[in-house]
Amino acid sequence: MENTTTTDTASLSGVAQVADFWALMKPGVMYLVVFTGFSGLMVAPGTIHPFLGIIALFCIAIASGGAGAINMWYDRDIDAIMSRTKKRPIPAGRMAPDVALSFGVILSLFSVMIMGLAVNWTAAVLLALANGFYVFVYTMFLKRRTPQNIVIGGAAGAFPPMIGWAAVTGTVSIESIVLFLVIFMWTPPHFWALALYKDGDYAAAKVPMLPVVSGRRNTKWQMLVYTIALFPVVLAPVYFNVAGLVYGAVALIASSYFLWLNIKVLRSEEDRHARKMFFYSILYLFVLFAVLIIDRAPGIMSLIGG
Ligand code: HEM
Ligand SMILES: CC(C)=CCC/C(C)=C/CC/C(C)=C/COP(=O)(O)OP(=O)(O)O
Repeated sequence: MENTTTTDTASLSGVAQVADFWALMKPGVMYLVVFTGFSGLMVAPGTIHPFLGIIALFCIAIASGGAGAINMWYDRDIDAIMSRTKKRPIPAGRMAPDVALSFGVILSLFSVMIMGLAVNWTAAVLLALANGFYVFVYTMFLKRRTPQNIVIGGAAGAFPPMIGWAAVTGTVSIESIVLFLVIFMWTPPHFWALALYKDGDYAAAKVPMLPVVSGRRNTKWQMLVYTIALFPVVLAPVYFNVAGLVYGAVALIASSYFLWLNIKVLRSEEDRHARKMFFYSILYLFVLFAVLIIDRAPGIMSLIGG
């Protein structure tokens, strides 16, 4: 698809500040990406030197930020159209596109290399896959082609717990795949809740998001399918002994509330319900992975205590 922009070096209205480079990294998303990675690292069997653990999390942050910067470079044309994104550094004219691209590529390569050299190559390959999936599969291939873009592309954001796990164990196992699946199944209701109240933006930018292509009602029903399917998936860590009953209880209650919000979205045309579901989706994922860590805390304490 043609990707053009009016923002070249000659039309820049100002010099990019450090804050603009930070914004390119999509920090809001990055915090949760790093946190889920941290969770994978904490619940994995075995130990990692705390310094290497911090390096691994740093690499996840940098790879995620690098992918975000490349995404903003590629999407600069549609970002300039959508009210939610038009103040970003490139469409606002504060940064030249090629600067953003170079920044993103350097961060991406650097993070994968450091992960491989300092931690292990399994974690590095998974990190490269996450980054590449977001950049090439989601951003460049799926986003402008199909309303199922985020169902498949959502895999990118589901990698971090697997990466954290691999940083400790050097392997991919069924337990870490279960953690991957939690985020994978969570992504469609997370994103479509937002797409419901930003559908005007997506329609204007001609991005085929589900509410634009299939209608709001259909989107709400598809969200419900994932919200219901989340129950067995979020409870699977208990079955696979990655988490205990405290996690199980919290996951059940938190998922029931997520389902309740989805039902409210289904029954009402008011945007405030979709907005509430979107913000709750973020809290929900944070709580799930936080409790996963807390539930493992006694084991972790005994490890520290020898
Ligand atoms: C393909 C998958 C995903 C899509 C399409 C998506 C889409 C979005 C969008 C459009 C926003 C709004 C940002 C804004 O208001 O400018 C957002 C916010 C957010 N997303 Fe997602 N997301 C995805 C996956 C994830 C993942 C995997 C995580 C973390 C594990 C995540 C965490 C967040 C957080 C914390 C926010 C709020 C912070 C912010 O607004 O900057 N998202 N997401
Ligand atoms: C560990 C690692 C390398 C992870 C990278 C994966 C990652 C950051 C996934 C999150 C996906 C995301 C923020 C999508 C936003 O959609 P969009 O780009 O369509 O949103 P926008 O309209 O706000 O630009």
